[in-house]
Amino acid sequence: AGKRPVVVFGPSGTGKSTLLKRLFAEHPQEFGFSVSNTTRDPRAGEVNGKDYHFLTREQFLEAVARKEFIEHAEFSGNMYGTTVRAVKDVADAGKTCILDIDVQGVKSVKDTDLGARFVFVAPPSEEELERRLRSRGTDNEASILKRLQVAKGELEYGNQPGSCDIRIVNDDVDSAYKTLSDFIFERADSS
Ligand SMILES: Nc1ncnc2c1ncn2[C@@H]1O[C@H](COP(=O)(O)OP(=O)(O)OP(=O)(O)O)[C@@H](O)[C@H]1O
Repeated sequence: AGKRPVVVFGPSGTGKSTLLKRLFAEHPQEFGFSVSNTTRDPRAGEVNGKDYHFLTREQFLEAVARKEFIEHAEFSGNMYGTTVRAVKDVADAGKTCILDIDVQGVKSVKDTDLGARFVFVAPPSEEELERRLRSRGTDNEASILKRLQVAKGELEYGNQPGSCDIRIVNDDVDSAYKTLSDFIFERADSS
């Protein structure tokens, strides 16, 4: 694989984590996730620069102002985010960085010099997406409805021509995985 980052996006419940877990399991040395930044306190055993880059709120906000972030958000009083630098660090370590981010993040990666490739993972249908979110059993009703609502925007964006380099319908997981790994390793397109 080249060292260009690969951005994977698509509605929640579409199977991104499932596919990426398999990719990491089959190729543990070739891929990496970027190290996130956070303003929360380190937990016991967490190493700065490895688990997270731990920043003060002031440092974090300065980096935001310098437009160093691809995406950032606040959860329960702490800020979290991914910087362009953190993605480049993965390539500098000789690995392909995989980014699993939302559409806002996708747009923002497109405004950087990262040279990323974009994979849109689509559900076979909106009904199947809802079924997967329910059967996953990780979300309450309100969260499922919220994810389905956000999904509409993600589907609309991902289906626009030019939004991604490849669109993978995650119907059968084995064939979706094969399409994904063929794309990532730049094997000849069989379609
Ligand atoms: N091809 C498939 N066929 C049937 N079920 C699938 C398939 N791929 C994934 N699933 C199931 O669908 C559910 C959602 O998958 P997963 O958690 O990987 O989605 P995700 O896109 O990573 O969601 P999120 O963005 O919320 O993390 C899981 O229960 C998973 O086992």
